[in-house]
Amino acid sequence: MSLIVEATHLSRFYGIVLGLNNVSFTIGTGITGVVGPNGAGKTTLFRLLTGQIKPSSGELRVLGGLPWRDPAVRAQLAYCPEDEAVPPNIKPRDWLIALGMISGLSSREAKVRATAALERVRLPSVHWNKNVTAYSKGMKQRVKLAQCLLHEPRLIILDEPMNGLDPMGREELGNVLRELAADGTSVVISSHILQDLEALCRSFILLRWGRMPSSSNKLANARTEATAAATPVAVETGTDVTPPPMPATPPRRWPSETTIRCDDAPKLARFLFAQDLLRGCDLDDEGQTLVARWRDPAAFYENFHGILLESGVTLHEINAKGSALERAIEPPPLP
Ligand SMILES: Nc1ncnc2c1ncn2[C@@H]1O[C@H](COP(=O)(O)OP(=O)(O)OP(=O)(O)O)[C@@H](O)[C@H]1O
Repeated sequence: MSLIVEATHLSRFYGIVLGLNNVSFTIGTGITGVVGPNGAGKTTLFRLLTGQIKPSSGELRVLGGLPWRDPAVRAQLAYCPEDEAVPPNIKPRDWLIALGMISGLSSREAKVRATAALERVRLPSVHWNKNVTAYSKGMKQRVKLAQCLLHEPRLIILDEPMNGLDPMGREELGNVLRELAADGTSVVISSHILQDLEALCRSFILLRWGRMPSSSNKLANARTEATAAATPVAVETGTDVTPPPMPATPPRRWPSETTIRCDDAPKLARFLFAQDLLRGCDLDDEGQTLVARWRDPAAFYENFHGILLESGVTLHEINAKGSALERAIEPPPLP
């Protein structure tokens, strides 16, 4: 895996305010997630990576150079901010062509690249000549991403691109990012929707209060961690399921989402909805997997054995996705 970013003892202070404090990590090719609560330092990290600000101390190399100093490095980067970046009352293809021409492309080349970028983000061509004012949030996100792709960057940094998208929109955007990564574009993405990142990313940078909370203070390959740690209950076949551990003291924080594989996921979903346990759910096409979003996770986990027996389905596997990441960014308990 070639290294795209290398940071060693990297810090950035705003006067006496801590933005990032002594973090060391590497980012390789593929999709890397940046996870952390508000004020954790995600935007500070992105501003450093894109050369908008300089480190206060430590070392940072992006694509082998110093982004705040080297225009050749910045020319290979793209930054997709959280806020809307496309002005109202404009057609997306016109907007992209204009941006290409402002950047020095010929009109012909700008048209070719605008078309390629819109195709890349899978915005159906029937919409290309419509005004973006009439676009859905998901369509606007795609135009913003297309804007990033115009100059064919090696590294794309996306700040909360899933915000405001429905599950289908998040899945579609995730597929676009997977394709980009498969074609060699490195992607760094932040999101508060931890499950989205778990499904998408191979590696994570976990931030809290400007620091990386993992004790080793290095890039956390949390996918492996998450897969290992996010299975709170035994994997069994049949309905004879080992119950989950009893809540510890202080009361345990149960995962808000659980993936359940069984012989009849629609039947299980109907049962759980009838019990008023579900806030929402997703089903796979084969009717074998249910991703359950709990109204009150404790109500499920504390009577887990009985609920699943009563549902009448044959259980294959249960996996509490996202819980490892949720735990990783959780503040430590008070002394
Ligand atoms: N320009 C600035 N001047 C002073 N303090 C700043 C500045 N930018 C960020 N900070 C502070 O640095 C810390 C990290 O902020 P940052 O915006 O990087 O976090 P974040 O993880 O992106 O948060 P959010 O998810 O809310 O956007 C916060 O304490 C913030 O108040």
